[in-house]
Amino acid sequence: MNRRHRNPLSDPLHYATPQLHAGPPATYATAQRTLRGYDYVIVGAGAAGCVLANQLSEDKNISVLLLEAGGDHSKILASKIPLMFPKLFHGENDWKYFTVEQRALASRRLYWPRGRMIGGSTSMNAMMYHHCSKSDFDEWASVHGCEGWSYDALAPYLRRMEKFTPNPGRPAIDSQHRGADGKWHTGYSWLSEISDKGFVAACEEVGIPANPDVNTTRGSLGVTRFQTFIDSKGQRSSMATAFLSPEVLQRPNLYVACHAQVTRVIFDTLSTKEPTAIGVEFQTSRGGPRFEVHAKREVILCGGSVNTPQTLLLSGIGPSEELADHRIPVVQENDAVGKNLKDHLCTTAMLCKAKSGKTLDYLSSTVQALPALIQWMLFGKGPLTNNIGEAAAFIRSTDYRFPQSLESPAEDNTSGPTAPDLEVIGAPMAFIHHGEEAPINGSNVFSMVPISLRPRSSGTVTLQSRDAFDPPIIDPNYLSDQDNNDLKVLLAGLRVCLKIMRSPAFQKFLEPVPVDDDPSSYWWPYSSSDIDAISEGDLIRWMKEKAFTLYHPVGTARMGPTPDNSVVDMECRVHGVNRLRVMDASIFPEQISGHPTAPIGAMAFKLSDEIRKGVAAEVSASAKL
Ligand SMILES: Cc1cc2nc3c(=O)[nH]c(=O)nc-3n(C[C@H](O)[C@H](O)[C@H](O)COP(=O)(O)OP(=O)(O)OC[C@H]3O[C@@H](n4cnc5c(N)ncnc54)[C@H](O)[C@@H]3O)c2cc1C
Repeated sequence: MNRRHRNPLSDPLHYATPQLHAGPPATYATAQRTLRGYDYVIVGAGAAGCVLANQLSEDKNISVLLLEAGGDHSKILASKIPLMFPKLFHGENDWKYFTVEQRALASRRLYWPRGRMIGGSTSMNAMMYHHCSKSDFDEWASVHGCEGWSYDALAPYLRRMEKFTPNPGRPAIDSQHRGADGKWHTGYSWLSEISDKGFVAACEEVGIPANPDVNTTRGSLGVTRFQTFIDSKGQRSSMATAFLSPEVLQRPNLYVACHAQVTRVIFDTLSTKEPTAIGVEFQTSRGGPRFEVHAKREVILCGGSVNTPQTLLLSGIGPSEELADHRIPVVQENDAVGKNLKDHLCTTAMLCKAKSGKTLDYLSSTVQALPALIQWMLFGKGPLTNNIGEAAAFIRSTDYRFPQSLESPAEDNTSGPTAPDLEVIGAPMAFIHHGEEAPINGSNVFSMVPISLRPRSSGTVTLQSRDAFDPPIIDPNYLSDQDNNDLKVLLAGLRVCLKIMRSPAFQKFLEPVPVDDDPSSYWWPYSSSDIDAISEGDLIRWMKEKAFTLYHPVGTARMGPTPDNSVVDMECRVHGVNRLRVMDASIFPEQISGHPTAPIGAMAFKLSDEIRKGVAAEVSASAKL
């Protein structure tokens, strides 16, 4: 398969086979004879898919087809300019998911953006670079039986992926933990003074120690100026820009196709005892013609925590009752598909009124943003290189006791003593409704957002219908754990924010607002007459009315040793099925205490190494025969 082609491809006739009226082939041999074939067919060009496609196609003898439901990312300005990522929300490059009504959140349906373009969610995310806590991954190995996925196993891949650019103004980075020669650019981007000298200093004033680098084995605890995946030209360094660069896209053995939405995996259930994945079926639009491709070696699902379980279910892998409800023939029963969904929930932003000119809210006006845009276009510098989530404190809720709390304190649900269960992000602008709502009366706003990092509540992704173009039913089941631990953690987060808000370092950047004790007013709780007197009930009601996702769903095809409660084994192979793997956030056995892009990339890198070693061993064995 060495024909010349130009990636990304858009016409399926150039790389796939139209489906016959008779439907997909039933055996491997027929698929091999009748369909266009590739060694590996990867479904989804997101964080994991881009890395796998790059690494597997490094071997010229291996052909790889990467199928992406969305479009080409490379011309999308809002994806390139770091500060503009919220402009991608609700647009054509977003899956625009909504959860079902959340009982604990005033029966609201929560908006879940997910990237639908090459690069997946890494082409629209907030670019916060984070290894998370060592014990998060050690727990995968020791508690969840996922041997081979501890932090020490992943760390070499974190380093191999990364090209870290040090900043002379921030020297406290230990280079032994960081990569210098990888493809993925990380470093420091534009930091606002209110975060640096206000928020970060205030956190230290209230006893949260400074942590100059949250990406070491010491873990995340402390307050940090976030490192980002933004390159030296001030542009987003996504998994697509890093791993599917123009040079990589020229490889003759790599095929990258856009607007190809995989509708199911095709199996051979006749030739072997266990079903064998032999290819995939896809469409370019709802109701459009169907196409097929053959996977000579494997299909690898990388569609993310919402779409991967949907694809598995549509392919007949999942709970038999659910499959029967949708008249989908069972290929392999597995009750864990679509279960164990865990997400990071935020209380919503606590808004503080900042002094004029101290925040980036002015950039929401096109006229006022023009000089910044020119600066970015000419020099790749300036406030547009800000990633919004520019600073954060990682803390343990169990370290705090608040006399105002009626609830008993939260129990420790962290992965270890050096791991957090709470994050407070500091952002130099009003982050309301995912950045959609402009600040009131042109105000300057600093947002503090507490996030529960280690939820006990878990939910599901289930099918709405057997049409792949119908979104699945997403029910994260927020704040549903029996002992209300998740709620208690978030309440502690809010009380910590109230302390930070009062700290002298931060106050220097803020200005007062008229006193208002009505929790439904714009500036509450910043506007309250007595912060210590704010009741638990008011905080809970306020949070339930406004809480939103921090966009980190995981676990819906989780990894584990047995099919009783997991979907894939330690080599990411779907239990009970041949030649089918999953690699994306859905395989996390448990939620990690931070931002997941770097871990997902490292996991995909590790898997690609293992696959390539397997291929090399096969080749040398057959050469000896
Ligand atoms: C708004 C936002 C902000 C975030 N901020 C951060 C951050 O600052 N730092 C951080 O570390 N993480 C952040 N994240 C999370 C991070 O981006 C995701 O966890 C990560 O990208 C998930 O990787 P993935 O490979 O599982 O899926 P994705 O990256 O979402 O990729 C899945 C890909 O598969 C494609 N696909 C799905 N179904 C099909 C199908 N049937 N056929 C073909 N293609 C398909 C999708 O279109 C997509 O391109 C953020 C996420 C969002 C949405």
